[in-house]
Amino acid sequence: MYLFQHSIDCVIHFAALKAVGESMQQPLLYYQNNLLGMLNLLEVMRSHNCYQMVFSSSCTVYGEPEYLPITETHPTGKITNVYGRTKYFIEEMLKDLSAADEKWNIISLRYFNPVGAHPSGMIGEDPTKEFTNLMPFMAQVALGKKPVLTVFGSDYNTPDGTGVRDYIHVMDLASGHVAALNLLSNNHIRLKVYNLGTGKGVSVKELVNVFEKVTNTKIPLKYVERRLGDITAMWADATLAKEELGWTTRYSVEEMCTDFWRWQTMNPDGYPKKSKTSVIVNGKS
Ligand SMILES: O=c1ccn([C@@H]2O[C@H](COP(=O)(O)OP(=O)(O)O[C@H]3O[C@H](CO)[C@H](O)[C@H](O)[C@H]3O)[C@@H](O)[C@H]2O)c(=O)[nH]1
Repeated sequence: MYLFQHSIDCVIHFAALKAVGESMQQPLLYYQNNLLGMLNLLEVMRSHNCYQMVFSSSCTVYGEPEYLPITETHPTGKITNVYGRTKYFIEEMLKDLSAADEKWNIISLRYFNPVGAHPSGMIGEDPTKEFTNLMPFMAQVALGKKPVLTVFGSDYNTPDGTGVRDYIHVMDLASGHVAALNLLSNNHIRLKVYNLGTGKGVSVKELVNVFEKVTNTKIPLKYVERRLGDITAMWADATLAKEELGWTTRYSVEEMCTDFWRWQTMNPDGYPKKSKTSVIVNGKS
């Protein structure tokens, strides 16, 4: 309907399910939502003559890294979870599509580990289901809503034994999308992939230390076995995004923690739940 009313130049496709554990228990839900959703969207775009897209992909397409930092030319596809496979299958689909029809102009952005919130404290992550990601869980512990942060593995081959990831502030992620849109609007590239990461690996322990320092809280830790399917360490080589998108990250790990904490303390229960509209008739509700 809206496509008839407005001329759409480009679609940014964010809509997907993304819980690794859930994807293993309900694979059909993930294939249905992520793959069929993408197929339907591409069909609708084509039928309305819109051939430009920015797609939210993930560093999960790389699987266990063969080398670090990871460049975009690192092999993809050796993935151990269903969620990651949906991202990988979509990337393959986009390759076939852009090879078959030169009208397509697509950028796939491989996010590393997005964290943080809008610096205003008014926009942040409000998961509707039980969540398992490190920063939101840690913030719940700091708020006293969970008793302890479980650290999955302390025997990894990393400097302090805990898993290492490339955490990226959501504001930097957002500016990566603006840069991608700019590139698409001025160039016909058919299909390109870019890593969006800081290029810096941070361990679980390091992130906890920074979080405690900037929020002036204490996070009780409990070390347990490694989590099934977790990789040891992963961080990006984001040189290509710098050279071709003119994009670099600006936010530090301290700011990621500060901004997430601001959002969390201003909205301890997430976004205000919608209240039922009350109708007032003659002064009575
Ligand atoms: O309670 C927790 C949660 C996490 N971790 C550790 O913290 C690190 C980060 O874990 P996350 O769950 O926050 O994120 P992942 O690295 O598992 O990220 C995966 O899930 C994300 C989706 O939420 C992205 O899709 C990403 O690409 C994909 O690799 C890992 O070493 C993990 O073992 C803990 O020690 N305790």
